[in-house]
Amino acid sequence: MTNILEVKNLKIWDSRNDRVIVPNSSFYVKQGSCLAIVGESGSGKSVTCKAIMKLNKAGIRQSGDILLRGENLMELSEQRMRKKRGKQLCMILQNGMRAFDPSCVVGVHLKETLMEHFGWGRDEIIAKMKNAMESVMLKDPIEVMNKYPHQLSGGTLQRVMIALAIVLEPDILIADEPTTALDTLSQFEVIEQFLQLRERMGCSMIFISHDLGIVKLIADEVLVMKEGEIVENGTTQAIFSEPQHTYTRYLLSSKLAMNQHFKRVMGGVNVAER
Ligand SMILES: Nc1ncnc2c1ncn2[C@@H]1O[C@H](COP(=O)(O)OP(=O)(O)OP(=O)(O)O)[C@@H](O)[C@H]1O
Repeated sequence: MTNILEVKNLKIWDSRNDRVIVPNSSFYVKQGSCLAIVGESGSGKSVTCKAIMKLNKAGIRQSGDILLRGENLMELSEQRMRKKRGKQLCMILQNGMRAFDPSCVVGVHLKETLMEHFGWGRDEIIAKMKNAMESVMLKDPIEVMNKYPHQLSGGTLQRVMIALAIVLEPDILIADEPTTALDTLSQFEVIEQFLQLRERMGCSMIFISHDLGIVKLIADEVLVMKEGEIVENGTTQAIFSEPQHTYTRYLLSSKLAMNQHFKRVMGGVNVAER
C-alpha cells in the first residue's frame, strides 16, 4: 500500500521564546487508512496537524518534510497551499462553530468553498451539497444551508463539514477532536458518519482524539504522543492488545477506569465496548 502522506523530521517551535514544541516527528498515512493520534492535552497533536496544513499561528515555525502524494508541502507558497487546503487537505475542527463565518448563512460558506475549488455554478453546488447532506442524515439540507451557524447545533455543523468533505473528496481528511464539543448522542451520530465516510469513499484520514473508545472504532493505526514526541506507533490492534510503552499502558488503563466508572454511574454499554 502506498503512503498518501509522509511526514519526515518535523520540528515545530515557538520562535518568540525558542521553545521546541515537537522536536522531531516522522510518520506516514497509508492510502485509504485512518491514523489516530492520541495523547494527553498539550502533547502536540493539534500543532502537528496544523503543521501539515501549514496553518499554525504566526510565531510558530516548522521545519522538515511533509510529502502529500510525493509533493513536498514545505516548499509550496501560501498561495499554492491555499489551493490545496479544502481540495486536497481538509480539516474538521473540534468546534464546528469556529469553522464558519458567523455573519453569513452556512450555504454561503459552502458555495464559496466549492466555487473556489471547482468553479461550479450555484445550482450544481446546491444539488451536490443537498445529496451529501442527505447522506449524512441531515434531514432538511436547504433549510440548514439557509441558517446562520449559531442557529444550528454542534452536531449539525460537524455533519455539514463532513458533507462538504464528501463533495470535496480530499486526498486526506484531518479531524481534530471532531466530537469533543458534542453531547454523547451527537458524538455517536457524528462518529457513525465518519465510519460511513471511510467505507464509502475509502478516504485517508488523520483522526485526533483523546477518546480511545472512538479510536478503537475508527483507526487502522495509532500514534501515541507525549510531550511532543511520538512514544509509540503501530496497528490499532497491536496498540490495544500489546501496548509497549508505559505511557500507552497508562492511557489505556485510565480509559478502562473511566469506562468502569461510566458503567457504574450510567449502566449499560459504552463506545469502547462496541
Ligand atoms: N499558538 C501557540 N503559541 C504557543 N504555543 C502553542 C501554540 N499552540 C500550541 N502551543 C503549545 O504547543 C503544545 C502542544 O499543544 P497542542 O494544542 O498541539 O496539544 P494537543 O495535544 O493538541 O492538546 P489538546 O488535546 O489540549 O488540544 C502546548 O504546550 C501548547 O502550549
